[in-house]
Amino acid sequence: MLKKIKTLTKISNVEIIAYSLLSMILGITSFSFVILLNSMIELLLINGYIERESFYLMTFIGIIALFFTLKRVLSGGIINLSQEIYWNVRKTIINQVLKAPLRKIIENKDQVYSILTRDVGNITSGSLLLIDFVSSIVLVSCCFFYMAYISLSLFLISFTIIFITVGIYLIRNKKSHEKFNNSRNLEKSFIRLFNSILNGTKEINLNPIIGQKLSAKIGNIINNARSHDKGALIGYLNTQVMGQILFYFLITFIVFYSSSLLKVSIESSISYIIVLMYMLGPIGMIMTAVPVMNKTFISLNKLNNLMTELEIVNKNVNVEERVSKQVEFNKLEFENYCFSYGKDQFSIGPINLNINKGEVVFIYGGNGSGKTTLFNTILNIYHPNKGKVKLNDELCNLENLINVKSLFSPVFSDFYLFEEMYGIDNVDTKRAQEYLRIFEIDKNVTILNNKFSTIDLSVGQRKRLALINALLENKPIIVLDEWAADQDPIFRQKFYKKIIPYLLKNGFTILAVTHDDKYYNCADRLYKMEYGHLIEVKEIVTLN
Ligand SMILES: Nc1ncnc2c1ncn2[C@@H]1O[C@H](COP(=O)(O)OP(=O)(O)OP(=O)(O)O)[C@@H](O)[C@H]1O
Repeated sequence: MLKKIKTLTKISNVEIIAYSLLSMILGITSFSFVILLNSMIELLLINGYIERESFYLMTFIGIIALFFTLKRVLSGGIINLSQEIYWNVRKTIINQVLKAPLRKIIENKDQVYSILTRDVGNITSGSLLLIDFVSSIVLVSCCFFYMAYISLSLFLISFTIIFITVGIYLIRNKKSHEKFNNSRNLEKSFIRLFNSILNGTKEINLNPIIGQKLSAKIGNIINNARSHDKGALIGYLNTQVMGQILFYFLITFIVFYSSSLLKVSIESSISYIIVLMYMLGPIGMIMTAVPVMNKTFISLNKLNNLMTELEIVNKNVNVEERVSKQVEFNKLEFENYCFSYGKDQFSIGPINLNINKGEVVFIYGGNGSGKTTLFNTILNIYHPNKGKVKLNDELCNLENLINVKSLFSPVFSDFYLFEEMYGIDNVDTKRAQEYLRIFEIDKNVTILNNKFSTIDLSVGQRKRLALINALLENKPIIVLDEWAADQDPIFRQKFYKKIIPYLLKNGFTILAVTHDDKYYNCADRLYKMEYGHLIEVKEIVTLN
C-alpha cells in the first residue's frame, strides 16, 4: 500500500527519510527544551540563581529558534505533500477511470465517487497531522527515558498507569476502527441514493412520495453512519478522559506522597511533574491524531483496493493507444463472436456479421434480445469472450483490435452529448454548417471553436447534434442505436430517404438498430436479434 501511495504522491525515498528524520529532530528539540527548563529550575531551587545565565539564555533562544525553523520547514513540506496527495490521487483515479473498461466503471461508479470526495479528504487530513504525530511520539518516548533517569520508582508507577491506559486505548481503538469502517462502508449506498435523487429530480418533483421514500432510506443510512461515527468518537473521548484523570491522579500522588512514601527529593519530584505536564500536550496530540489516522488508513485501504482493481483491468491499455488512427476500411467480418455478462447471465453469440464499405445494415429485435449488447461487443466496449474479427480480410489480433474500434462512430440510445467536440481536433466548419442545415438545426445551434453554441435543446434535437458530432469525427462506420426513435415522422422519413443516401454518397457506412419497419427497404441487409442470436432476414418486407 505504501508503495502505491509513494507512486501517487511522487514522493521519493530520500524525501520520506528526510521528513521522518526532521520530525524526529523536532521531537528531540522539543524534549531538549524541557531538559533545559528543568536544569534551570533545579539551579534556582538549589542556588537561588542561575549560574552561567548567558549560556542558558543563548541555549534557550537557540532551541526555540531551531524548533520553530524546523516546524516551519516541515509544516511547509507537509502542506505541499498533502496537496500533492489531494490532487495527484484525484488525477490518477480519473486517468484510470478514463482507461477502464465500461463494465468496470459501472461497477465502481459509486466507489470512485466516494473515494474522490470523502477518502481523498481523509488521506489529506491524516497527512497534515503526520509531523506532529511523529514528533510527539519521539518527544513522549524521550520523556519516558528522562523520567526513569529522574526517579526510577516514580517512573515504574507512571509506566504501569500509562501502560494500562494505552492498553485500554488500543482495545478501544480496535472497536472504533470497526465502527469507522462500518460508517465508511455505508458511503457507497449514500452516494448511490444521492445519485438517484439527482437523476430523478423530475420524477420526484411530480410524485413527492418518491422523494419521501428516498429521504427515509437516506435518513436510515445517515442515522446508521452517524451512530457508528459517534460511537467511535465517544469511545475515543471516554478513554481520553479516563487517561487524563489517571494522569492528574498520578501528579497528585507525586505531590503528596513521592517524598514520604518513595523518598524522592523535592527537586526530583518537581522536575518529574514538569516533565509530566510537558508531556500532556503531545499525548493529547497523539490521542487526537489516532482517530484521524484511523480514518486515513480506512480510506487508504479503499483507495488501494480501487487502484489495484483498476490497474489490473487497465493493464496493457493506455490512452494514447486509444487515439484513433485513420484506418483503411473496406470490409469487416465478425466470426463466431461471443460475449456473456457472466456465469448464468445473458450472453450473445456466436455472432457472424459482415459489414462492407458503403452498406446500410439494419438490426431489429425485441426488448432485451441483445441488440445493445451486440453493439457494445462489436465496438469492443465489452471484450468478446470468443470469436475472430477480420479487417479487410486480415485477421485482427489483440493489439490491432484498436484499429477495429477506431472505425466506428456511435450514437448510443443513452448517448451523452458533450458541449465541446473533444474527439475532433479541428472541426471542418463548412461541413459542420452543412450538417446543421441538413439536420434542420442551423437555426438553433452554431458551431464555433469546436463547441456547440448550446446543447439546451429537445431530446430529438440533441440526438441530431450527437449524430453531427459522430459524422464530424470522420470515422467510416456510423453506428446508431434506435437513433430515429425520437425524431418526428417527417424528419424520420427525411432521415431514411434522404440523409442516409447522402451519407453513403459521402463515404459512410451505416450500422443501425431500428424498429422503423417502414424503412427496412433502405437497408442492404437486415438482421433480427433473437435471444442473443443474430439471424439474417433474407426477404425484406416493408409496410409502406
Ligand atoms: N450490465 C449487465 N449485466 C448483466 N446483464 C445485463 C447487463 N446489461 C444488460 N443485461 C441483460 O442483457 C440482456 C440484453 O440487453 P440489451 O440491452 O442488449 O437488450 P436490447 O436488445 O438492446 O434491449 P432494448 O431493445 O430494450 O434496448 C437483457 O436481458 C439484460 O437484462
